[in-house]
Amino acid sequence: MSIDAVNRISVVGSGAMGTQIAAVCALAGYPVKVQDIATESLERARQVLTEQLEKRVQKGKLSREQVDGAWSRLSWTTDLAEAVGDADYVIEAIVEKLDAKRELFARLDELAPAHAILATNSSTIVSSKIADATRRPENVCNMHFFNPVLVMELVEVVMNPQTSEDTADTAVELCRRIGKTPILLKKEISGFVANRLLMALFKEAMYLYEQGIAEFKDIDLAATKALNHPMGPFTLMDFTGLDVNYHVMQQQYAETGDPAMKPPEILREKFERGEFGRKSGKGFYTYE
Ligand SMILES: NC(=O)c1ccc[n+]([C@@H]2O[C@H](COP(=O)([O-])OP(=O)(O)OC[C@H]3O[C@@H](n4cnc5c(N)ncnc54)[C@H](O)[C@@H]3O)[C@@H](O)[C@H]2O)c1
Repeated sequence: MSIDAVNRISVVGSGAMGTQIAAVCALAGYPVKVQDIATESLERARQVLTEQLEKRVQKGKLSREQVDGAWSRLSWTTDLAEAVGDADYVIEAIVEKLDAKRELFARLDELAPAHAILATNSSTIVSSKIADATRRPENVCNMHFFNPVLVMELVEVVMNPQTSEDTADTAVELCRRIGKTPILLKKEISGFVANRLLMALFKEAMYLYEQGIAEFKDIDLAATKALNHPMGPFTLMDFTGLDVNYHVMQQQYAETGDPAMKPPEILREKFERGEFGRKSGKGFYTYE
């Protein structure tokens, strides 16, 4: 299916990601139906999105007309058949659980038109683990947005071995039409590209620190003052949560069995001591 045949988009899951994915699609002019199993989640999504879009109007990043237009194109429901029955493109952003996603994709396959592309926003589950729950694996791919979607420009489109060129082209083109910058991964790999680069930086930073080569604050300075990164790796790990980073590395290690992917000792110790970074008051740095 070509991008010009994409007229209606559905987003399944109205959490942090789904809500903003729906918003960027609606802001770009697409009618978007948002579905969630929980009414409370849909209510909260509308409330949070109202605040987020208002802030962007106040900052001058969006005009009142753009925001009003987006709201007029957004609709919300708990009924999956109603949400995807006439969709050309479905983006799934539900809980990060393989079983739940497989079950959902089997239902999407029954309910959505045969030509519809079914994309998953999963950050860790590659679409080949889900595509075989449908009878259209060639129409299935990953479409990995970054949080917060209204702000972050990159989207990773990842092909599974059965994804058709057509599907990949349309997914990439859709990213452009909604104002994002796509990159195409022609093969699946755990962590995709951006998070693998980040994890490699984190691991090297922790290696240098563990070896006693330099203090962590100085390693942060190397990243900010020589590489022009907005934040050093230790500051960023504290910010995103050492527990989150530990789990990501553990999962990549479990998935690949590659010893190079094993979480560094210093990270394991901090995780076990409950030093999760900014949110717990202490990580590599100490917070008031
Ligand atoms: N949060 C992030 O930073 C981030 C970044 C990139 C990708 N992702 C991925 O996006 C997806 C969603 O993450 P999130 O942070 O928005 O989660 P979230 O917990 O904020 O929202 C998940 C929503 O899915 C709903 N849901 C659960 N099962 C459902 C089902 N069967 N049908 C319909 N709705 C269902 C829940 O009610 C909830 O509203 C995950 O796959 C995650 O890996 C998250």
